[in-house]
Amino acid sequence: MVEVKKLTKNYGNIKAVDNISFTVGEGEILGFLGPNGAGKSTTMNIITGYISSTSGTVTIDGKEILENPKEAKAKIGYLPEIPPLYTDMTVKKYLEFMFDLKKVKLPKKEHIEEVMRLVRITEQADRIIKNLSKGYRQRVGFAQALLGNPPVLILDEPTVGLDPMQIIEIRKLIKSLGKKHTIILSSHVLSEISATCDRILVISNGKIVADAKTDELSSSTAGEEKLALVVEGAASDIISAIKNIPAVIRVNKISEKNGNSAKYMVEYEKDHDVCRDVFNAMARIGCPILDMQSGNETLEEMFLKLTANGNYDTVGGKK
Ligand SMILES: Nc1ncnc2c1ncn2[C@@H]1O[C@H](COP(=O)(O)OP(=O)(O)OP(=O)(O)O)[C@@H](O)[C@H]1O
Repeated sequence: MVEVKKLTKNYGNIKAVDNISFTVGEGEILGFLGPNGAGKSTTMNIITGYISSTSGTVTIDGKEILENPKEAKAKIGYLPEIPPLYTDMTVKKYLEFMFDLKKVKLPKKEHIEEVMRLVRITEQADRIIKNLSKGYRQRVGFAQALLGNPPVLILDEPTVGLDPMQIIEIRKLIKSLGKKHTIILSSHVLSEISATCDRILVISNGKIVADAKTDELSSSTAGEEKLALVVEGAASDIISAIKNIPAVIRVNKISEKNGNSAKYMVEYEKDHDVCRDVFNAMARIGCPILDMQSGNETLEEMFLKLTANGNYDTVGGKK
């Protein structure tokens, strides 16, 4: 549904985004995670067509954003970090105004009512936006993003500044929207992403440093152990050799390292010691193991290592 290919954005000497590629499938909720200044907003602004890239392409449902900007943009609903609300308008008037601005071609009254129902603000329809709580204002932001039923939703830090109850409500809303939309959500808060997203893409200094399913990255489930490996060689050979080890349940490549090496996470049945088998398997295919760590790394530990630049704390996010 969304395809980003070799995307780069330079601001003078600063490489805000450095040759990143990824795709997001239909109905997937992708979390874009990274510390302050990592390049999340720049990437999202390019995907939405708000700023142009230095090089690379972004295709939304088959439409390239620079070649077919009108068609591509019509497929995206965007919720910026600070939603562009006209706070002197009532919720309904604002949505009518945005409906016209976006030139949505659906039955106006019915569509606005449907969107308000979806984000649960029907009861606030006639209230002036500036008098609403921050949580409700965020829902109005979601409602404008949903106008026109775009298949893709881009949400920039959607729960920033909300209280814990509002955060839970907005997470529920995102999950429910994920059933019908492809969602890309950015956050600098790890718990935010792991609570709502199917897949996590970690960005640091403009580069993707990890791309994996949330449950593959987080600590192992009961009955399984994990082994983190850095191995040099062709990923397909390494993965198939490890998969052949009887006690191995799953193996995933989780990040690229320098040169021809990569990090793999091997999940295996408890009470088996697969280290020796992995060592032998890698020796057989001539792929040197550069690092091997037994035990379960938490998502936080992994994230800190991936983005190791010291300006992050995993509980609150930015320092
Ligand atoms: N308009 C601009 N001019 C110059 N440099 C910029 C501009 N916008 C962003 N940058 C720089 O590009 C890098 C990436 O910024 P970006 O805002 O994309 O990061 P981010 O991950 O979204 O961070 P945050 O969570 O703080 O918004 C940073 O070094 C930032 O200073």
